[in-house]
Amino acid sequence: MLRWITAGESHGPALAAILEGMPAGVEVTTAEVGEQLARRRLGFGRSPRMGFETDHIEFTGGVRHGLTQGGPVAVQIENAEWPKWEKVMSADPVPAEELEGLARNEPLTRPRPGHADLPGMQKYGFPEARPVLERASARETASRTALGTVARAYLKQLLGVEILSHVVSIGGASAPEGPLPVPSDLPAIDESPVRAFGQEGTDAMVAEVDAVRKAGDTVGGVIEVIAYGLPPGLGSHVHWDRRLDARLAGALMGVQAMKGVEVGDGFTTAKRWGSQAHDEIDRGTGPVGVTRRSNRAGGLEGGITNGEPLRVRVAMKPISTVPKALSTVDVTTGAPAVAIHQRSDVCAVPRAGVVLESVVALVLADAALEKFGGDSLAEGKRNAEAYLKALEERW
Ligand SMILES: Cc1cc2nc3c(=O)[nH]c(=O)nc-3n(C[C@H](O)[C@H](O)[C@H](O)COP(=O)(O)O)c2cc1C
Ligand SMILES: C=C(O[C@@H]1CC(C(=O)O)=C[C@@H](OP(=O)(O)O)[C@H]1O)C(=O)O
Repeated sequence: MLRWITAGESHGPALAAILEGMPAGVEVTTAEVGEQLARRRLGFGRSPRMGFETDHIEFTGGVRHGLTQGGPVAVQIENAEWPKWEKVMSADPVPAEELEGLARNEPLTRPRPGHADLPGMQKYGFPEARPVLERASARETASRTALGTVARAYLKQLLGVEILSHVVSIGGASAPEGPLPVPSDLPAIDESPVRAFGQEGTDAMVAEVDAVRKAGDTVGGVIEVIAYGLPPGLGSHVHWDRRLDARLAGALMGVQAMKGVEVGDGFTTAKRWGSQAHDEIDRGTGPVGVTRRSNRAGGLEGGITNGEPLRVRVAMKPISTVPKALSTVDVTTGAPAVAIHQRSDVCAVPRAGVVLESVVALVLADAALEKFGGDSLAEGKRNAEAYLKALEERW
């Protein structure tokens, strides 16, 4: 079983993360983690913070000489701004002139509709939102992205799996229809905001983000994550919590601001008649000697991978720190007020794709480990090869 856990505040000294259960012998470097973290910082509409965070990472356990050791993999990611935030985060009031343009040092008593501020204050008994937003913040997703890089490396080395994502829509603007992107279609990491969406033909979406920014507003969208190279047989139909679709949906909904998950054609399938909804099977050259005429199911039937590419779509809501401030109530006075506004993303959809890929990698790595086991990657590979050979012989 693979378990992952994260800790740390958005403006604290560092984030920490642990991945428990990873077999020994998986090759992974801090440079690979750094590449994924760099992708997560890109994207049109990102917050100013993404321009200067360096996401300096260190493996503090579980990896030696570029190989996992079988013990928990521990990662630490520094926050570049900690020396400045130390004052804001301290218990003692700090004179405003010492805050160097950071968040005001006054209590955050005007909760933002849509963020965790108000329910978090109510639940934990805090008089202001600082302790809530520090942990609710999607800064935490840097940790899951780091752990997801280890999971990706394992899946790639065990089975040759590749995971990517693309933006389907932002607000009312959609990407042009086209064939599913494959890994070789994706551009190298660069600073171009359009290319950071990971696909061509994104002008309408860029224009939407521009218009939203000019209007002092924020916007969400839909992202699709695709995993290539999965064998049939990950997950199980036998119990609700072993179904891979359920496990993916739970983990994806566990990412900040994600409000819907669709497996394959999901909601569109619900409108189709059965003859147009399923993926007919032919004898052929695909995995284990069969092919599908379509992949509407998104590679999952009965909560089990069926050998087709896995496809999941995720709906992200608009950022709740809206510059054109929303109405709220000041919890100290009860008087009407406008919600707190600090620097923030206008649209985090493109960079959220990297987080969602990482979460999918973690869930798939867990399912692969469950199926093929092994204390070392080599042992898992032997098991996977024997399973695939047996499937081929039978089919
Ligand atoms: C990559 C990413 C970046 C985000 N950036 C911001 C941001 O800059 N400002 C903000 O208010 N919310 C941002 N969010 C969303 C909030 O973290 C989220 O809405 C909040 O924690 C409340 O959780 P909920 O939306 O799931 O209810 C971001 C989410 C993701 C995935
Ligand atoms: C820091 C990250 O995203 C942050 C997510 C976030 C939120 O409220 O979720 C608010 C912003 O943080 P800050 O107020 O410090 O600028 C984003 O920048 C990150 O993704 O690394």
